[in-house]
This record gives sequence, C-alpha cells and structure tokens, in this order.
Amino acid sequence: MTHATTIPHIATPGPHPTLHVEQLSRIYPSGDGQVQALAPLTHTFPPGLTAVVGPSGSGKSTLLNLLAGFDTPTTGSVRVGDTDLTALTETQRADFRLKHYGFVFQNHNLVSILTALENVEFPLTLAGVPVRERADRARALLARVGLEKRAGHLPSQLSGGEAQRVAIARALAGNPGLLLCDEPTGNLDSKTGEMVLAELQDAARQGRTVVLITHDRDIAALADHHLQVRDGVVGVVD
Ligand SMILES: Nc1ncnc2c1ncn2[C@@H]1O[C@H](COP(=O)(O)OP(=O)(O)OP(=O)(O)O)[C@@H](O)[C@H]1O
Repeated sequence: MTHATTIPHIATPGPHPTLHVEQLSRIYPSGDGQVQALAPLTHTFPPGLTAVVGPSGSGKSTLLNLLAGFDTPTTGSVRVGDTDLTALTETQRADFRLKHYGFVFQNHNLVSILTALENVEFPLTLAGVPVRERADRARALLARVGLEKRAGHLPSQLSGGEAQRVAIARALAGNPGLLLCDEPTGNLDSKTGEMVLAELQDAARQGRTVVLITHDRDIAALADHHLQVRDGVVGVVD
C-alpha cells in the first residue's frame, strides 16, 4: 500500500534530524542485585527502517523506551539532531516528542470514543494546529493509508489492521522524523501485518528513521537495517 503522490496539507518531509546514541546503557535494580538491561551502546540510526530483533527479555523495549526519552539512561545520551534528549526537562521532552516522534504500539491505543479522523487529529490538537488545517491533514493522512472511507468510524468498528493503519496515520500527523514501533504487527495475521509494514516502509522512504521491534522474522527481513539484541548487548547485523 504505497502512495507515491504528494499529500496535500502535509509538509513535505525535509531532512529529518539524525538519531544518535552515545554510550547509552540502562541498569535496573533487581532484588538484591542489578540487571544490565542495555549494555553501553553507541550507534547512529540511519534513515530508513531498522528492525530490532532478539529474544524475550533481551532489552528491546528498554532500548526503545530510552530512545523515546520515556526512561532515563544509567549512562550515555540520546541525541536527535543537535538536541540531547537526556538534558531536557520532562516538559521540554514532551514538547520535543510531539514535534519529532511518532509511536506505533502492538495495541493501537486509539481513543475508543473518538472517530478515526478525530484520533488522527488528536496530536495536532495538542500541538495547537488550527481546526481547519488539522482536519485537512488528518483526512489526507487517512487517505494515504487507504482509509478515507472509514474516517467516521470508531475504533471498535475497524478491523485490527485498519485500526493499526489509523494509528500509523496518527503517528505521522505531526510529520515527525522518527517513528518508534513496538511490535505493531504482533496482533495481526501475516497478510495484514505486511500491509501495516508497507505503511512503515513508505514512511521510511520519505527520509524518516523508523525503528521497529519485531519477533516476526519475515517482517524483519523486509527492513533496511537490522539490530540484534542479546542479553542487553546490541549488535549491528548489516
Ligand atoms: N522496570 C524494570 N525494572 C527492573 N527490570 C526491568 C525493568 N524493565 C525491564 N527489566 C528487565 O530488563 C531486561 C530487558 O527487558 P526488556 O523489556 O527490555 O526486554 P524485551 O527484549 O523488550 O522483552 P520482550 O520481547 O519480552 O518484550 C529483562 O531482564 C527485564 O526483566
């Protein structure tokens, strides 16, 4: 499901800021001891789709939470362009996320009482985008993921794959340079999962950095870059 046409009302993605981590690590207290959930990692995430794979408990979500600034690292930093995420206050980080990050999770996390269109508009409302403009942008994004006819549907009236595509449209609403995805195809059958992946690939082709945690080898194989996590140690596969 790729759409090559220019989308009206959506700013053309320019050069997006680079995501770079330097000596990034996380140790959690565990009983009397500690667990090194992430060993020091220095890495620049290239534009395009990076799949993060690894066994359960290996540290994938820890990495994603640190990249998002949801968690505080034990050592190191997360840089988005010239901004050191770890040096920002909580409020500054929230503002920064609104501008630069989109998120897609395993459960679509759509607001159940809002329509598909309203869900996509939501981050734009938070960002203070005027009513008319945000409706136009949200419609264009829904059209882009092939759901213009579902704009008035509530999440409960959408299939799992449709809901996840709405979630991607919502994640892209603010035209972020970074898209962080945690098992977005985990609840979907393989065909629907591939449709969702196609949307993420499309977002990546526009110069975004898309980081995708997945347990699905077939999905991972379609990514541009690959990270393998084992016992908190991240290795670059390609
Ligand atoms: N808040 C926490 N407090 C203590 N230990 C934690 C915490 N969060 C994660 N861990 C531990 O850190 C390690 C990495 O966990 P993480 O959730 O990052 O793994 P994962 O690869 O995402 O696993 P899964 O594929 O099952 O989601 C595990 O040993 C986990 O038990």
